[in-house]
Amino acid sequence: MDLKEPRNSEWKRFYKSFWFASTGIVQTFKTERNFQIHVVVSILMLIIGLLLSFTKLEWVILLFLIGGMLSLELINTALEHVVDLVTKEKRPLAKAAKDAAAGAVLVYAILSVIIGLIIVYGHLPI
Ligand SMILES: Nc1ncnc2c1ncn2[C@@H]1O[C@H](COP(=O)(O)OP(=O)(O)OP(=O)(O)O)[C@@H](O)[C@H]1O
Repeated sequence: MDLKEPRNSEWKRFYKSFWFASTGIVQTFKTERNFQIHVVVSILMLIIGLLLSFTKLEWVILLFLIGGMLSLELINTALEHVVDLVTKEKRPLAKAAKDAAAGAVLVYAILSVIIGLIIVYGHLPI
């Protein structure tokens, strides 16, 4: 019994962390338009992957791109919240922080589109 208790609480902690993380994803999906767009584009790419019968490697690359994109958007949202928490006033540093985070998302998005196009192009009958 004594031995079981800590293991149970470990599972409880793990479950709680999982729940909080899921809540963060759902909340971001509900409130952030960019995140919604990324989710829709990701689903479309998964459908295209099925229709064009992507290879194993292409699936791995696609899943990396989708995971990276959504994770980056979540981090960007977290940073926006923190900046808004720190100040409601217009501050150059707040702008610099938000714009740099948005820039990170933009870089990843542009490269993802290019890689996605390269993969899809390889499946077109031309
Ligand atoms: N506290 C602030 N001080 C100075 N500039 C800010 C501040 N908050 C936001 N900005 C700037 O105003 C512009 C719009 O910011 P906003 O917070 O509305 O984000 P956004 O780009 O509309 O993204 P989202 O719609 O995802 O929230 C950005 O250039 C941002 O850097």
